[in-house]
Amino acid sequence: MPAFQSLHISEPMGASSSRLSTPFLYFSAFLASIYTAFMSFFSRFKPSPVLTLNARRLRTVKPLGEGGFSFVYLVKDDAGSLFALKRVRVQLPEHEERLRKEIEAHKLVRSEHVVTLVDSMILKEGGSVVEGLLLLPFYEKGTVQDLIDRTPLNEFIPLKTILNLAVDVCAGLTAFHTQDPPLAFRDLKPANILISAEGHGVLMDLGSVSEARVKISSRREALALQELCAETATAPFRAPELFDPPSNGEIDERSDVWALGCTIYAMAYRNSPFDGSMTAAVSGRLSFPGRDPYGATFRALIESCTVTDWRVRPSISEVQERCRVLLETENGQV
Ligand SMILES: Nc1ncnc2c1ncn2[C@@H]1O[C@H](COP(=O)(O)OP(=O)(O)OP(=O)(O)O)[C@@H](O)[C@H]1O
Repeated sequence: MPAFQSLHISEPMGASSSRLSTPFLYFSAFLASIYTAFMSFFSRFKPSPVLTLNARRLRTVKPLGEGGFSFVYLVKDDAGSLFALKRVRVQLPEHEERLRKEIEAHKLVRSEHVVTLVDSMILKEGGSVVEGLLLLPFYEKGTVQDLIDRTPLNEFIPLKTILNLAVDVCAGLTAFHTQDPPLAFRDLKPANILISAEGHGVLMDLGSVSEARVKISSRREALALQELCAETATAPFRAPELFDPPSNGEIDERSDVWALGCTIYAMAYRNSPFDGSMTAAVSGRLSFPGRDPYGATFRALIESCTVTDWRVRPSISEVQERCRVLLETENGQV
């Protein structure tokens, strides 16, 4: 029986209450209690209107987005400059580790194709970290995922736009891959590429960045890596070696090249070519839509990035070169 029918509504005390208004009063009280519960739950995540980050006073303008680990708000400082403020919730030790890694990665890597960390702060309560605040430049044009979502279903993003963004992403990834020891971005996808006012691609969300070259010498180590990647690398863009790491071998930064191939595919055909299952990634089977304005060389570029054996996958500089050559052909320079 539905809960509503099981409610026995008795006449409230007080002679003045009329029969007609009683159900209405109970219903109002019911709505009010739902509203209170709802508000108290969400107020935990609601930003205070004015927040101080080190020496800056920041006023929240509006929410910008939400990820699995954070809420991002548009904020304004006293001088009227706009920023994106990422508020990272810390509830578990692994959240704190991810937050610290994200801040550390920002400090290590400098590139015009990687978002700059303007400022950061770690908030503690009773000695424990409860939240991280990351202040970032605000990108009004949003992300490549927003660009895909804004493109009407019967239209395609122009090849030049895709290739220019791919060249920028390669430059951003190179900044990680050329660190000593090399770093891997590990969560490349259209939602993690911001678009600058000039239309350039800029990598953001450095929370999954890790040492790229991992030697694995047992099944236990392979499973530990698999588990880590299940939490940090978005499944449809996750390389097969991160889904099913070898029990004896070494993986490297070319897991980002796989994700780049999937990202280029998604810019062209809206979604990753893989559905996020291990079976699909490990098979590496790509299919292209019948209606395809981009041509065979473009499809071959994606195919080269999504070779399942990472040891024969091209490096990021090779992919960047291929994108440049395609772009020159497209611009009629060859
Ligand atoms: N600097 C920025 N300028 C404009 N919008 C931003 C900026 N940074 C983040 N956003 C918006 O906020 C969203 C969430 O940000 P972000 O990906 O960093 O969060 P996350 O919790 O790490 O996400 P995920 O679960 O994908 O790892 C983005 O998809 C984007 O829409």
